[in-house]
Amino acid sequence: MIPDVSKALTWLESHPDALNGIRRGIERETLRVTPEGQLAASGHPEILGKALTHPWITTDFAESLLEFITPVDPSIDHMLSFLTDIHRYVARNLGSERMWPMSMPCFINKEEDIVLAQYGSSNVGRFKTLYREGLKNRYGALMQTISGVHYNFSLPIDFWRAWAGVEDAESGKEQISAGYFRLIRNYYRFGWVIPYLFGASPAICSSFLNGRETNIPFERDGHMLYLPYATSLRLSDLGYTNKSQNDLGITFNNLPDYVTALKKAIHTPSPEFAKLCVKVDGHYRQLNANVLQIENELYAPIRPKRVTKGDESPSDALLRGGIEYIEVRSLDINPFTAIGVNAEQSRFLDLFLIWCVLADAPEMSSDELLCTRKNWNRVILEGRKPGQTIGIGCDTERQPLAKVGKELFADLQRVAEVLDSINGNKQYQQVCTKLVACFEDASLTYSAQVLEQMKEKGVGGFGRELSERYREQLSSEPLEVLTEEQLQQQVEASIKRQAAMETQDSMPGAIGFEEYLHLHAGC
Ligand SMILES: Nc1ncnc2c1ncn2[C@@H]1O[C@H](COP(=O)(O)OP(=O)(O)OP(=O)(O)O)[C@@H](O)[C@H]1O
Ligand SMILES: N[C@@H](CCC(=O)O)C(=O)O
Ligand SMILES: N[C@@H](CS)C(=O)O
Repeated sequence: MIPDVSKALTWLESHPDALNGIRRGIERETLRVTPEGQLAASGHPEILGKALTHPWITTDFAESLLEFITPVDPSIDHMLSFLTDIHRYVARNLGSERMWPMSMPCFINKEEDIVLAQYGSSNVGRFKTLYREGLKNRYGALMQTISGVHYNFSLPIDFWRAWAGVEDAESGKEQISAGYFRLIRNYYRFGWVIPYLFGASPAICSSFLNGRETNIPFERDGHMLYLPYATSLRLSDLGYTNKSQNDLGITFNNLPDYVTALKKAIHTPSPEFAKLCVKVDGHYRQLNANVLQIENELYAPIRPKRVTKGDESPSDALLRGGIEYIEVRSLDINPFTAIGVNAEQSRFLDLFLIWCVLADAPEMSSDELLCTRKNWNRVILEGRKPGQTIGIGCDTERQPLAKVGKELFADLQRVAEVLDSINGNKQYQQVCTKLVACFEDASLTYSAQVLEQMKEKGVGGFGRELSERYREQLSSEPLEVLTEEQLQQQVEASIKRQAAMETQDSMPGAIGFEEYLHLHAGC
């Protein structure tokens, strides 16, 4: 089932320094809720600065959906301390509100209670809110209140020098992009291991269905709907996914093909979304009626990325400099930690993503990419089922999930030994030893432990208990790597930056919103 990676692993073992300088960044989302667990009706707290311009504290879809972003960091521990300091600062400044500690929302009485994130009167600010108006009208607001953790990852240039013989990032951008596309194709083939190990949404509150029909054979326990062997309903068709995007023809074989398909999707009118109209009685309902309003709307489990310059689009940034890093979007919020993610998950992802670069990855058509969804769905809905099997590509041949998992971890152990040799400790190997046990005993997985708690306390009860515990914990802990002054300074700077943008856009001769909309989302 898994490719023979022994040759590449032997190469890695003789080039340990190639892994010196991995860089990472985290994006974590969380809903602001009342002490009772209800969605907070308040706006984004002024004391947290402006969501439009704050580099670390912003909002995702809704005014109550916080998003925390860490700067790119070579140290896992420093990155997580930075993320924890952001949580500490926010927890101290939320008054009686708490942060919901799980991916799936619970007590949202009606969709109308979900207020779209507001970003002020600048063209960019209005554009971002209108994008969300479009998402609401297209997919419903409830789905957009699902929270996730995104893990951003890049390998050092020394890896690409040793592995691909490049001189530098600029001249080697084609080979580096090819390497990250290799990673992405293997991620589609084997990334189901992430929900298996770390999925943390095996159940939902019945209110989340919101009257929708589903053919998922849920079991019910009070207000809780669950599947006994589910791992991540967030990644299911009921969650933060969009089946209509399956026929966009997106492939991950090379940059020109990827960008062409993505640009086609944002320029192709959608008959379904045209029915929503773009402007009714002078009010916009979406940015445009295309299949995707903008590139962000492609809800892929992993994205090739490059930091954008100015107002260039994500795909134009990729065309300019090739792939700079990748964004893993399959992590549920980890409810067992106040910050939604832990060092064990970060170290596992490092191991897995390095393995994904090293392993052979034949090119895949969009249909072959779709085939991989069968394995993901099997793990998402019943990954912990005793004797569960995993398919081989599009073929019907299947092997025991436990066997495949253990084979994968035998390779990851070798990567761990290289990383530990660089760091002078055993941390990566300890992660391997702990996690591989999950294939022998599924009760050790996050989703099994979450379901056990939810059966005892209910989804809402478990969420309320944790949100209260983390509020106490975060509010009382001292800051570690940031200072109160730095956090306050960022708040003030964000306010100034937004004011400057709004002033600039209101100057005589500045382009109006209609023109801005045409330039950035025109058909
Ligand atoms: N070279 C890199 N290697 C690893 N991580 C990176 C690299 N460059 C940036 N990152 C991380 O990627 C993340 C970018 O998140 P940010 O929300 O700022 O951008 P985005 O994901 O493109 O925005 P959006 O969520 O609106 O699409 C940050 O956590 C940052 O630390
Ligand atoms: N909230 C989505 C991500 C939103 C976005 O596309 O950034 C998630 O659960 O991962
Ligand atoms: N972050 C999500 C919801 S706003 C998106 O970009 O589509």
